[in-house]
Amino acid sequence: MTQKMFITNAAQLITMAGSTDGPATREAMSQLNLIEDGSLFMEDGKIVEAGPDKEIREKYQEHFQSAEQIDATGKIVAPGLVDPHTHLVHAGTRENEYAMRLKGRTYMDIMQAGGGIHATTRATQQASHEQLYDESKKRLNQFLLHGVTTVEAKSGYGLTLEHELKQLEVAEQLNNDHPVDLVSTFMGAHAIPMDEKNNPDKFVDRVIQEMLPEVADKKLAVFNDVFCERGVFTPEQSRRVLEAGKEYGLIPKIHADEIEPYEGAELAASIGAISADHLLKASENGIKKMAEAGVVGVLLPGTAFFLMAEFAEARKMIDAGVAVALSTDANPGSSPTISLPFIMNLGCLKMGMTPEEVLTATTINAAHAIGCASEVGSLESGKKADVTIFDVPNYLTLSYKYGMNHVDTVVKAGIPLVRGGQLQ
Ligand SMILES: N=CN[C@@H](CCC(=O)O)C(=O)O
Ligand SMILES: [Zn+2]
Repeated sequence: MTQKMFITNAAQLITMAGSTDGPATREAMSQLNLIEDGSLFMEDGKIVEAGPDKEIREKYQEHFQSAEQIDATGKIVAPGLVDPHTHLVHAGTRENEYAMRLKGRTYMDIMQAGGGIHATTRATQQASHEQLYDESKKRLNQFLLHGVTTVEAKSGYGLTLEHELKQLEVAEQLNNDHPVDLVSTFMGAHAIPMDEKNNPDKFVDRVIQEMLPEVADKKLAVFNDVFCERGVFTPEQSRRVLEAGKEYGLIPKIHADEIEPYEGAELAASIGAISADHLLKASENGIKKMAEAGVVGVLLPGTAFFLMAEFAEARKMIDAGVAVALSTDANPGSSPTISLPFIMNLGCLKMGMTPEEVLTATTINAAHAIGCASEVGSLESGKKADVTIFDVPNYLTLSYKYGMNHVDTVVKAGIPLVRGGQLQ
């Protein structure tokens, strides 16, 4: 039997239609393709059509009796949100470091002293597959409750073949078991292990010779990421890791220019990365090169907020033609949040983005940043029926009433998983 569903009477149906072939840039980032009093008809987990309520009811009236109906009167309906940069799979928390930073210690100084990423690496190495699975599943449920239906998830807290595989296998299992879609990224080059600090190139060799082939052989990742930062991996080492990944069919991503300007944006452009992420300190030239090369800029304002750093220059990037996406960067050290709607608020209030642009940045452009725009990111015929209904009368209210969860309903592949703000 086919499964049919209508979502009717939306005060605003935000389709985001029109940017599936390539990410939205410049003015296109403001195009929501919004339908007032809109409806959506879905069948077998796919969107059949989005349009004005009256038209959809007439066109598909024969299905009305046999379909489930969700009334969205007074609410807005949007594509399920996409989070294109998370460190979802990890063990433990680091609130102790938060307290240290509040007293003046810095993120990098804590990391160099063996905390930071190293602390989460120890906890993740010690955790069993089951423990990692349970902790990560809780976070994934929270993502869903906040309207997110697709999440990118990185490894990078294993730093040995065994533990990197464990993280990626947990992500794979969650992708199979949990309704939220996960897209995996290998990030063996997330930090140089403390005991190899004096020989970083040897560790880079191991990432390339030992880890990458296994990850690729087991088909555990789509992307390959590296933390290109002074004191972590140099641009040269980063290039080696990303070039090697390409040989195995892994698409490059890069943590670029987060703490210091380090020519990460330039590297992303020259290597053909699908995205460059962070970019707080990206240079003018790097921004220009990214725009020319079509690298999506994934901005993570939760990280700047939480590290009390300067925010990335989103306005400048959009005006220069970079396709911008937004993400939580969910991780236990620099951005312990799963609230993509809060990230939208920060995009508006701290990075000069408009309410329209932040919607583009968390739907279709986020989907482009992880290579799944043909399936998700907009409410267009043939795409997955991933839909979030927010209990606000217009999209402006989403970024106006900040710091609260407005999600009413989340439909994933045609199945309602959240109703009345509660997991079903
Ligand atoms: N900057 C590098 N990696 C993560 C943080 C990881 C951590 O602190 O545990 C990030 O994207 O912010
Ligand atoms: Zn990150």
